[in-house]
Amino acid sequence: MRTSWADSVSNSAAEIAISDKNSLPRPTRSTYVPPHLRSGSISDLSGPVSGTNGGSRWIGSDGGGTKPELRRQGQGNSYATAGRDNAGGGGGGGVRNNRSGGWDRREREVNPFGNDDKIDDIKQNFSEQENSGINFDAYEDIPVEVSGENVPPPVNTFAEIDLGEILNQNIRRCKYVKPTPVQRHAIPIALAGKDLMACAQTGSGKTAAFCFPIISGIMREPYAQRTRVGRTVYPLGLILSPTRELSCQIHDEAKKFSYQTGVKVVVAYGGAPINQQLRELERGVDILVATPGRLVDLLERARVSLQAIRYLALDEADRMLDMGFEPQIRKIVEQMNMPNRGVRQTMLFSATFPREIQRLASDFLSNHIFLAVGRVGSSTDLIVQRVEFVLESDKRSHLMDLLHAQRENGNHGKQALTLVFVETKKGADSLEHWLCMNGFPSTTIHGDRTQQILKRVVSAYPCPDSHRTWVSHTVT
Ligand SMILES: Nc1ncnc2c1ncn2[C@@H]1O[C@H](COP(=O)(O)OP(=O)(O)OP(=O)(O)O)[C@@H](O)[C@H]1O
Repeated sequence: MRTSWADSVSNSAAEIAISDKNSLPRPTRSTYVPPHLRSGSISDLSGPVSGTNGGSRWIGSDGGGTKPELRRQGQGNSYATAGRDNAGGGGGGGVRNNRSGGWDRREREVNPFGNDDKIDDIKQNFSEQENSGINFDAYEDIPVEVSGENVPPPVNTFAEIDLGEILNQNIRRCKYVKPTPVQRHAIPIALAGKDLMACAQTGSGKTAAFCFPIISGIMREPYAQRTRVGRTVYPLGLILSPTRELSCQIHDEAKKFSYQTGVKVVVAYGGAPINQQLRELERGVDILVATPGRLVDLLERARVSLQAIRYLALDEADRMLDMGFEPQIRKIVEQMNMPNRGVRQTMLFSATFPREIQRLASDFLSNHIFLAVGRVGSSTDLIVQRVEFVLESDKRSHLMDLLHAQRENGNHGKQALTLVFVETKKGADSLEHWLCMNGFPSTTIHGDRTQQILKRVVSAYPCPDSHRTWVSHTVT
């Protein structure tokens, strides 16, 4: 049985999972820092350290020479690793770094929790729904199907999963009390090093289900070092997602989960200038969250290499195929030097399981476990769907009736929020104007709005006094 990455690389630095046919210079033993020296600073390291790049934690020369030089991040901070069993149950949580670990010394890691950082102050008796609106009661009866060889048992609490103290603190900071069904099953499977095909609806907590094992795996790898050759970076984990919105959402969550772990997460997506993303990548990346098109661009510019990838997660794979990304995904996974399946660990998440996804699963996964949470392809039971046929000429007055009814009735004591989909951008702008004129503050989401405005609109959504109605011309 294949075990975790941590286990598979534990014997030798030379076993770092970079395929032989590829030319990435291998880390040499001389940069390995034995546990008793790990609390020292970078300057304590002996071996091939030839400078600290102006205070940066990259080790090696500045790459100004003609020959690209392997730059590697030293692990000059405390980095305790401990064995663990493969079912994700026992063993000690590895700690990759101390508080500043993994970050450029000039850069302070921004606290993604804002002022809500003090875990001591976090009351453990808050309502479970406070954070997310997840209704855990509704999850109790949810059907779960799991198949495959040696399936690790699900867990009921986060405490049963050996994620290490720092990750556990971040879980508490996120105010997650207990794992959602997909997390209960998927996290032990992934921590056991197994490939996973998971079918789960959107909003079911998938992000944590694949992020926790990836972050924890990277933290546990004694030889996993952040690598850069010239201007090419070599992430260890790759998360592919269909849209910039979802990528940003995953990035935001992953930054919370990886806070103070030393694991650095960077996002790259299309529809935004590439330069800022390039600069961010150059500062170092352990986990790259990316949309397929932008990643292909970065690979073709040789700014990212996939040779060192140990963990690959595809989120909303069915949506990526619906959006026509299959050629890019296949190029990324099959033609760009990524370690083969069975060498890397792959997790494929999809709400539906049509033939195209089954094909992708059989091409990308190795001896995988299949997990289905809820009825695959169905909409959630928490949403009531009602179809009403309305004449074109009556649409606006009908919408107005619905909005008035909603305003009067409220929604479980709260003012309701509304999302209206229309066919065109022009139609969205026109409806927004009309709604505002009629006393319903609204805003639009469509491709002509800049990323910055969209982000403002999206973050304003839960705010009670801002726009109550969104008008969108596409489902994103
Ligand atoms: N165990 C948990 N306890 C409480 N809240 C949680 C838990 N897991 C996830 N959440 C929250 O639930 C919400 C939905 O989770 P998440 O975004 O991971 O779902 P998802 O399935 O990835 O959805 P999407 O398909 O939109 O990415 C988020 O606000 C997240 O912070």
